[in-house]
Amino acid sequence: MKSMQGLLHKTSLQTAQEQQQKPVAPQSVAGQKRAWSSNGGLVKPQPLATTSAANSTSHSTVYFQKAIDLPLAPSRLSASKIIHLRGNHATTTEYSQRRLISATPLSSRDPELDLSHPTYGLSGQIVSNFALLGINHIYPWQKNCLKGPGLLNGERNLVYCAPTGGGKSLVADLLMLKRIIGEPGTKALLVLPYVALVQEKVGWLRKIAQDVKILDDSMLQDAANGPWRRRADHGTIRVVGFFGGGKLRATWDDFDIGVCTLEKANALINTAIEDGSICKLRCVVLDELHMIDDDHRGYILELIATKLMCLGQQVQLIGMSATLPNLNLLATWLGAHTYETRYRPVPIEEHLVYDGKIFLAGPNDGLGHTPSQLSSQDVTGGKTVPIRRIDASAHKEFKDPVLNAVVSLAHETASMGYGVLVFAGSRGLCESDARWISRVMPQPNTLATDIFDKRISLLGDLRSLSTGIDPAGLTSEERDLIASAYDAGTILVCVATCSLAAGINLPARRVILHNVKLGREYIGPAMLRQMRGRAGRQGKTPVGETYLCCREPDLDHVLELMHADIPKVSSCLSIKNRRIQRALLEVVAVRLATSRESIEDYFSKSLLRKSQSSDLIHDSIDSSLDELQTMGLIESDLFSNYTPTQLGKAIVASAIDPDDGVFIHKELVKALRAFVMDGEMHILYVFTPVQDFGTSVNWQVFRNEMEGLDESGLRVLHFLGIKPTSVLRLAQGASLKETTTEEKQIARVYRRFYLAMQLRDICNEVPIHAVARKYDMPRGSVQALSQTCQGFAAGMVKFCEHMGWGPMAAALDHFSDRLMAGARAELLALSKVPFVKSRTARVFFENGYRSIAALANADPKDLVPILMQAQPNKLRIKGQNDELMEDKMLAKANIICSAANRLWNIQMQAEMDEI
Ligand SMILES: Nc1ncnc2c1ncn2[C@@H]1O[C@H](COP(=O)(O)OP(=O)(O)OP(=O)(O)O)[C@@H](O)[C@H]1O
Repeated sequence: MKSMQGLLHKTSLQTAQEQQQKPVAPQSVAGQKRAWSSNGGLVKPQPLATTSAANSTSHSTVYFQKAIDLPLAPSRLSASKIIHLRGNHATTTEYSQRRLISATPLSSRDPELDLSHPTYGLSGQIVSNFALLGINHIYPWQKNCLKGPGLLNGERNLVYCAPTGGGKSLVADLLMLKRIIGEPGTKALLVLPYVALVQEKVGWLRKIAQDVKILDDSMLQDAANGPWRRRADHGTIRVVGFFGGGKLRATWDDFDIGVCTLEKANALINTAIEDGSICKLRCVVLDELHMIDDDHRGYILELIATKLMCLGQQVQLIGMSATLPNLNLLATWLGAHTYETRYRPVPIEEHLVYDGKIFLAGPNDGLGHTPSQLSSQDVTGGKTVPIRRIDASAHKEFKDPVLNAVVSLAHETASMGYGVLVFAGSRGLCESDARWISRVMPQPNTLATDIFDKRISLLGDLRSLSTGIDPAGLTSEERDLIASAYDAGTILVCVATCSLAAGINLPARRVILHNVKLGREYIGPAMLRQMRGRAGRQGKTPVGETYLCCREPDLDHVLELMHADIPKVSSCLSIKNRRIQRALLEVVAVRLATSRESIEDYFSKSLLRKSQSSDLIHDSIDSSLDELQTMGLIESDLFSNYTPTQLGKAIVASAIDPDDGVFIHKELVKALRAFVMDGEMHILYVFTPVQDFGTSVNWQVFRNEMEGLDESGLRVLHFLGIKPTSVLRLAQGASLKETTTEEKQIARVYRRFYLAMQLRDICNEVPIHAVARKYDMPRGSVQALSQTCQGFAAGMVKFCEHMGWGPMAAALDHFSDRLMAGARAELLALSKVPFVKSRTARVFFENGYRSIAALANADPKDLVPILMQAQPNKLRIKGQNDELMEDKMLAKANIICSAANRLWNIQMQAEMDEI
C-alpha cells in the first residue's frame, strides 16, 4: 500500500537522523535519482501545489517531486557558492553600518526612555519583569507615542502604526497594565486574530505580570476578612487566554487581562453587556487592526469597537497594526489619537533574486531613502548590476535557478549560525524545499555535540507527543516544540507555507521567498509585508535581509508587488453579506440598542457610517429589521421597540450566524421529537459545524458509508430526510438539485451528514489524513472540521440551554467531552489524565489500564513500555537515544501516575461526600 508510506513524510531533522545512522560518503547522485522529466514517482501538482516553474516558458508542464517520493537516505549535495560582485555596497546605508555595530543605538541621555521614570508610574516589579525579558529602555518612538495626549491616564483612545518588529506591543501592554492596576477590580481585553498568537501572548503577559500586585496590603486584608474565601492568586494579575471551544464558559470573574480571538472577545463582551458586568471593562486592545478589512472575520472587530463606543463608559480603545495605509480614517472613527513611525530597531535590506543574480531592491532603512525602483527591463537587460551572483549548480537536482537560489541562500545563512525562514507557496513545495535544503546541510557527525544532543532531544520530544506526528500538518504542540527549538538556535532553517507568516512570530536573520505565490495565485502586498517583516528582530540579529526568488515570467508582477501600496481598509458590513443583520440581532439581543433611535445611534458610530450616507444606512436598518422579524428572531411593539425572541437570544448566545441559527433550530426541533439515542450518529450530526468547509460530496463514498450504517444510523437518515434512493441515484451520476430554497435546504442536510460521518471517524481515532483520503476531502478541510467542532459543540450546548431544552443540552454536554478527548466513550475516563489522550488512551486501555484508579495504583516504571508502544510513528532510534527516550517516558509516567492519583482522590472524596 503506497498510501501510509506516502503519507508519513519526514522532516529534515529525521533525514539528518537517518544519515547519522547510515553515514554515506559524499558522492554523485547521477544515476540514483529519477530525472525531472521522468514521470515515475513524480506527481502532478495538486490544485494548490503549483510550482513556480509552472509559469516558466521553458517548461510547459512541470512536475514537482513530492518529498515523500525522494529516495531514502539520499546522498549529500553541496550548495552553490555565492560570489560578491562588488567589494562593498556602493553606498553606505544604515544597514551596512549596522553590520559593523550590531546593536540598535539607544539614547542613554533621555531619562524618559527608562521604564522606571515617574512619567509612566510603573511599579518596580513591572520594571524588573520587563528587564528580565531584555527590555530596559523603551525606544524613543514608544516614549513619544505613550506621551500622546490623554493616553497614560486612559482618557483617550489610540491608533498607531509601526513596522513589524518595531515594538508595538509594548505600548499597548503598558497602557493596559496601567488601566487595571490603577483601578483594582477592572478588566482589560486583548484581541488577536489567531489562536497561536493568543497562546504566545498569554505566556508573554504572564511573565510581565508575574508577582505584580493589584491590591495594596490593606485591601488584601479586607478581602481576607470578607465573607468569601480568597483565591490563592488573589491580588495578582490573572491573565487568561480564550480560544477554541474549551473556555466558552469562562466568565468575567476569571481574569484581569483576557487574551482572546476575535470571536471569543465578541462573545465575552456580549455576555458582559447583557449581565451588566461590562462596567468593569477599562481597556480593549485590538491588535492587527487592519484585519477589520478581512472578508470573513473583520466585521467582528468593527462590532466590538462600535458596541464599546455606545456604552457610555470610559473604555480605552487601542488599535495597532503594521499595515494601515488609512490610519486617519480609523482614528476618526474611534476618536483616537494617532501615532505613526517607520522606526525599525533592526534595519532590513530587500533583495530580488533572478536567474542566479542578486539585486539590491533598496535598503528599507527608514531614513527617508526611496527604495530603488528596479524595472524588469533593467534587471533582464543588464542595466542594473547585481551585487552578488549564485554559481550555477553542478548537481542536476539544482538545475532550476530558483531552487538553487533558495537552497544556497538558506545554506549560507545557517552556515553563519543565523536563523532563516523560507516561505513556499504550497505544502508540497514546502516539504521538498526542506528536503533539498537538508541535503546540503552539514553531516550530523560534524555538528557541535551540544547542538546534536539538542536535536536528538527535540526528536525525542516530538516522538513522545501523544498525538504522534500527523502528516496532515503540525499540531499546536509540534509547532510549539519546533518554534522554541528554532528560537533557541537548535534548528536554523524553518520552511513554512506563506499563510503561516501571519500566525507566527519567528524572527529570522534572513527571509527567503520561494516565489511569491500561494497555490496558483500571487500573494498580495499585505501578505508580502507580513513575510518580509519576519526578517530581523531586536536582540536576535543585527540586521535583517529578505530575498524574493523568482523567474522571468513573474518578474514584472513581483517588482510591482514589492513597491505596491497596501490597500486601504474599509468596513465589511453590508446587507448582502448579511453582516448588518447579524450586527442588529446582536445589539437587540444583548439590549444595547432596542429602540429605533438607539439602533440608528449604534450604526452612526460604526465604521460603515464613514463610507456610507445615513440615508443608505437607514434603509439597510429598515430592511434588516423586517427580515429579522420575518425570521422570527426579533419582535417589535407599536412604538418600534425591539426585543429578541428566545431563538434570537439563543443564536447570539451561541455565536452563530442568524441564517445558520434558523437552519439549526429547524433541525433541532425535529431532533427533539425523535432523537436517536441508541447510536452516535444523531448527536454527531448535531455537533457538525454548519459553516462552509468547501464540502464537495463524493456520492459513491456517501453511498458506501450509508450502506455500512447500522439500523440506528439508518433511522437518523430517515429523521433527517435523507433518502437512500436519492443517494444511490447521486452515486450513479445524477446531480443534486439546488435551485429552490427547499432544495438548497435539503442539499445542506446531505452535506452536513457527509461531514458528520467524517466527524464520527475522527472521534473513533481515525487519523485526519486517512479520513481525508477516505472521503475524498482536502486534508485542510478535515482538519478545520476537527478543530472547529469543539467550539461549535459548546455553542450548541448553549443554544439548547437558551432554548430551554435542558435534557438535550445535558446529553450534548456529555458527548462534547468525548469530542474533546477525540476518543471513544470507554476511554473518556482515562483521557482526563494528562498525556493520556486518544491513541495513548487506547493503548493503555488495551493493556488493562482501564480506569483512573488503575493508573493511580500503577508503578510508573510499568507504564514506560506502554508509553513506548503508544508511539505511533515508529521513529525508534537505536543506541544512545533509547536511554534518552526512556528517561522522557519515565518522567511522563511519573506525571501520569501522580495526576491519576490526584483525580482518584477527588473522585473518592466526591463519593464519600455523597454518602
Ligand atoms: N524597547 C525595547 N527594547 C528592547 N526590545 C524591545 C523593545 N520593545 C520591543 N522589544 C522587543 O522587540 C520584539 C518585537 O516587538 P513586538 O512584538 O512588540 O513588535 P511588533 O511591532 O508588535 O511586531 P508585529 O508586527 O510582528 O506584531 C519583541 O521581542 C520585543 O520584546
